[in-house]
Amino acid sequence: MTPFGTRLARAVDQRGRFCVGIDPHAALLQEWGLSDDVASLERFALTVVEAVAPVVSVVKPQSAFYERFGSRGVAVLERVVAESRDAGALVLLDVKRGDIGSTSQAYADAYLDPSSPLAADAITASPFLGFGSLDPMVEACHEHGAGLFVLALTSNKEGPEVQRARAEHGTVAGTVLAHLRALNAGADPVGSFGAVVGATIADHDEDLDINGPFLVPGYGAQGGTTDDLARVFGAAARWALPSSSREVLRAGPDVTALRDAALRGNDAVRSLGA
Ligand SMILES: O=c1ccn([C@@H]2O[C@H](COP(=O)(O)O)[C@@H](O)[C@H]2O)c(=O)[nH]1
Repeated sequence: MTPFGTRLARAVDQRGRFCVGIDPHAALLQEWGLSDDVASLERFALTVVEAVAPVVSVVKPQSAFYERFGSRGVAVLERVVAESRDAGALVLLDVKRGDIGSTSQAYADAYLDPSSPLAADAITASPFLGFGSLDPMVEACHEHGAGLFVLALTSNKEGPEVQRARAEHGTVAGTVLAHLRALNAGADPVGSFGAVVGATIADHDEDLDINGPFLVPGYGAQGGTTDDLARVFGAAARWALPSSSREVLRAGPDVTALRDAALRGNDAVRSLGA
């Protein structure tokens, strides 16, 4: 199986680095003239897939917005994953999972094993039960050519309390980045083990040279700009994937307007780290 990092590098070369979040917020359903029910969830999500999955390299459905409708919402998420992949986009499922190792194995089976109905190309994971608790997910990535994006410096203002706390050898975030660097050592052109680093974070002293990709939320609706991408990532911007949900989704429900918003987003970050 081709490693996720190789597949990502190919997709970014072909389509650009911009990631579109498929987050059916209740407020957005309303803005689109839809009801807050599962039929509207499906209409919203599949309209976004139709508009953006044929043109962007990565889509990022946020699982919570589907889970809130129970099993029927999760069934919509399964279609979002499958139809996005059919349209040529990589699917980074934002589930932020993490637990003791034996339960992490079940998460790996659910999201990273291609035989699962919810299998994605990559998922987000939380390292705060200890990085080693993610080992089953790491193993599944090696086995199935999948990717993992681990929370390091998140875009929300509450993150620094935990992530910038001092650990044995630097900050908590620095420890996460060091684990990712080790996992990606020797990978070419880039490793499959990424970090989540927000566009909105304050200046930092972390070494972002991890030979892996960065999922960069906080770009757009949360206030992150292209200037922030250069400020936060510097030379590491080569593998930064700026991700935007609400700012793009507000262009809907017109499919052409949505696609244009995604293409504009892509153009805005095209030269980053080149
Ligand atoms: O640090 C993080 C990690 C994940 N997210 C997720 O990204 C999107 C952001 O949506 P916008 O509408 O572009 O603000 C959302 O799914 C978050 O759960 C994040 O924002 N920050």
